Amino acid sequence: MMAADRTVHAVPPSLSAKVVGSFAYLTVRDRLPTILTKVIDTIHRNKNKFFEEYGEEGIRAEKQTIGLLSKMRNELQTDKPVLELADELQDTASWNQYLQRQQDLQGDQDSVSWFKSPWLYVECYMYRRVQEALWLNPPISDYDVFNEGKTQSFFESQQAMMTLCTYSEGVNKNIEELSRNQLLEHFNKLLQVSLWGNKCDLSISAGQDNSQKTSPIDSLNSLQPFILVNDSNMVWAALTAAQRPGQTEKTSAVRVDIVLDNSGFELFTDLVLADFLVSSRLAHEVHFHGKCFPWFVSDVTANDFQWTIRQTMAANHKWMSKSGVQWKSHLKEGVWSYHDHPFWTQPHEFCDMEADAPDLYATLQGADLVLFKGDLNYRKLTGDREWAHTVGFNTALRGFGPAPLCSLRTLKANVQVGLQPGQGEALGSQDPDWMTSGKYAVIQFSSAESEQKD
Ligand SMILES: O=P(O)(O)OC[C@@]1(O)O[C@H](CO)[C@@H](O)[C@@H]1O
Ligand SMILES: [Mn+2]
Repeated sequence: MMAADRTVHAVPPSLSAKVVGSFAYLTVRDRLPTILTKVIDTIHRNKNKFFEEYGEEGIRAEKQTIGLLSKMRNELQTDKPVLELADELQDTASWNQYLQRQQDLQGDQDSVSWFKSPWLYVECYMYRRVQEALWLNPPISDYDVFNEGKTQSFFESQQAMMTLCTYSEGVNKNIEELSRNQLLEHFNKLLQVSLWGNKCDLSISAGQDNSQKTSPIDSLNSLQPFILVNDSNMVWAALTAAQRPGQTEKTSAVRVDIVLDNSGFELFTDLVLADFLVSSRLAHEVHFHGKCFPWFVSDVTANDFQWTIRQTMAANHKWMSKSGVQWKSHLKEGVWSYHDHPFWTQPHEFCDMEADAPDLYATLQGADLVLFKGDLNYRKLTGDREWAHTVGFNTALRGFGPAPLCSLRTLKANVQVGLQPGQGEALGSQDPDWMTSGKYAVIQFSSAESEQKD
């Protein structure tokens, strides 16, 4: 057992575009305007569709929405103050309170603005302002500006999906006879397939296609060296510990929550993993957590979740359509359930959840294991701050721990903790953009018991 780290870690500053040349700076200066321009183009390209569907009202809405988004793009590019939201959505007050919180933190000498304030805040704010522009312009308020990219990612990953479903069929066929070790082997493979599914995210690529073209199973061995932290054994231990009745006062129903990230191929890998957890009886319930409006270009909404299952059921591939039917049945039986709390589309660091969304925190406390997918969730778990790489994951979580949790993340932002001494430096010397290329990944676990391990 490592000696407990009793160092008191000062909380470092938030990553911010105020650091010229930093990844946050390049994202706010280049990538966010590119994403906004693509959103404007998408809305403009659908002008005729809006006219057919809504007549002149649709044309007016298209024009007004583009006007609001162009105004925001100008505010962003000229570092104007961040503005209060003017819509009447359920989370508007919470967003405007958060703006005030940022202003209080920053002091009055500077307004909260795109290049001066925390990157996590302004990037989340941008996606919420897109929602405001649409909400202010019915009848296109519920138009998903990212839908084309998400569906394209699904259609362009068909081969990989068929491979996965064929693998699943092979596992499920004799799952009753599988030994513990065989179950563990399949668990590790599907956990890593879900991990690498996170490479397929349209925000980092600013919408450029990055669907899964190679076999997700065959490539696992060659990807092993790129997993910088691999706590799979602790994840397995948390899952199997929850199996043994009598160990805790809980009933024997094991529940795994998956905080989803991207739609398309990544969501598909999460559904395959969740199906295995249930068919192997490692879990009896899986709760999925998605976004309540279109977010970070490719994140999963309820429409994406249902659409993906429908598409899989309709696939012209025996094992793929069989998987889709099975998944539909899990939802119907309540073995799987889908949730979309507003907190997931707010800018908060997760250490704020217990105070700012106590209902969600309490929900997660009912899980035996919570899997957090992707980079943005990792940034929120660690507060998107300038931690030293050797600071422990539990330290960076700053008390966030509703249940045993694991981040499955490919690195796409320059925050990474829990590394060995010298590991970050070595990576930096061989691969200058190791933290943002999506080439490297972590399977990083934390539970209350591992508090002393930092
Ligand atoms: O959460 P995901 O989908 O894995 O990645 C989100 C992301 O693409 O968006 C930001 C860059 O714009 C970064 O946090 C990260 O690169
Ligand atoms: Mn995402």
